[in-house]
Amino acid sequence: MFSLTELLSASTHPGYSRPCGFPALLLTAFLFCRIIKTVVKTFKYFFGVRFEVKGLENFEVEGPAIIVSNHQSILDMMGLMEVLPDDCVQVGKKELMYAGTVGLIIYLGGVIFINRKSTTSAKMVMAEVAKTMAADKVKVWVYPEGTRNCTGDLLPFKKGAFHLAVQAQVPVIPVVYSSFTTFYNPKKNLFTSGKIKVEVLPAIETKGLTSGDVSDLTDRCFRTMRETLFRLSGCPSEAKDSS
Ligand SMILES: CCCCCCCCCCCCCCCCC(=O)SCCNC(=O)CCNC(=O)[C@H](O)C(C)(C)COP(=O)(O)OP(=O)(O)OC[C@H]1O[C@@H](n2cnc3c(N)ncnc32)[C@H](O)[C@@H]1OP(=O)(O)O
Ligand SMILES: CCCCCCCC/C=C\CCCCCCCC(=O)OC[C@@H](O)COP(=O)(O)O
Repeated sequence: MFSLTELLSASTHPGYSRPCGFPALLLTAFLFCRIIKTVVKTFKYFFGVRFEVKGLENFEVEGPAIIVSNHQSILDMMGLMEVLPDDCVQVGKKELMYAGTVGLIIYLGGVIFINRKSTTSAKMVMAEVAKTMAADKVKVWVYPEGTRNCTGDLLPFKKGAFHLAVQAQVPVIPVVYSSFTTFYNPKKNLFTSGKIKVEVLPAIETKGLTSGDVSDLTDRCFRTMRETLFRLSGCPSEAKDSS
């Protein structure tokens, strides 16, 4: 069994896409994350974005957890840093690793890279994480939509995060960011100042659940997060389509 530290360092795991021989220990990752967090948290002042955060106490579960959140755009990286717990790593697409300096920074920041084009490989990486996250006491942040989506609604959720939670028998903590559509739309070259509401929702327990319960768990999280998204965005029943 691999420890997460090994996964984050020089993994030889066939499903793991971290380049061999490049050490990045978990503690280094957490330290790096703190530095990234401090730097990125200053960006909001330049971009005129304000954050209103509620429910941070819901992160205070005992032990590890899977955090799932909606993913609208690169602006999410600012929102991520507003609430990111210190003992948390993110799951990201492996292409980000090759994004020059940013790739190197997020690699050192402990991002677990998955190959979205290969379900088998992504599942293997996540299965290893499931086995080790309890021992390493880390939280893992996953964007269950699997891609950016700035329509004001949620895309159907992929199931990886929920399999991971059930395999590791750890709670799922949903985090919802209000829609950016009123002040940010790259297609329309719209980017003005604005407020983003963030809500950390109560943890959903997975103790005793099996792989047969993953679909229900996914649906339950999806429905809760969608309702919260509409409430935070001020459109209680229907999403606005910004396209
Ligand atoms: C100045 C400084 C500047 C620098 C600053 C830097 C700051 C930033 C630092 C932080 C960086 C953060 C990086 C964030 C990156 C964000 C992203 O990259 S998002 C994109 C990547 N993430 C994801 O894709 C995660 C979500 N996706 C999934 O979970 C998917 O399920 C999948 C694991 C990738 C598999 O994809 P796919 O095959 O398309 O998925 P499904 O349809 O869900 O599943 C098919 C099938 O397989 C079953 N299954 C899925 N996962 C598992 C599993 N782990 N174990 C067992 N089975 C699994 C699933 O149930 C389906 O089967 P079914 O029979 O249909 O149910
Ligand atoms: C014009 C607005 C610019 C705002 C800048 C905000 C602050 C940015 C902070 C750090 C910059 C580096 C971040 C690198 C991480 C990028 C994560 C990301 O958003 O990846 C996309 C990926 O998940 C899904 O990819 P696709 O949508 O499938 O392709």
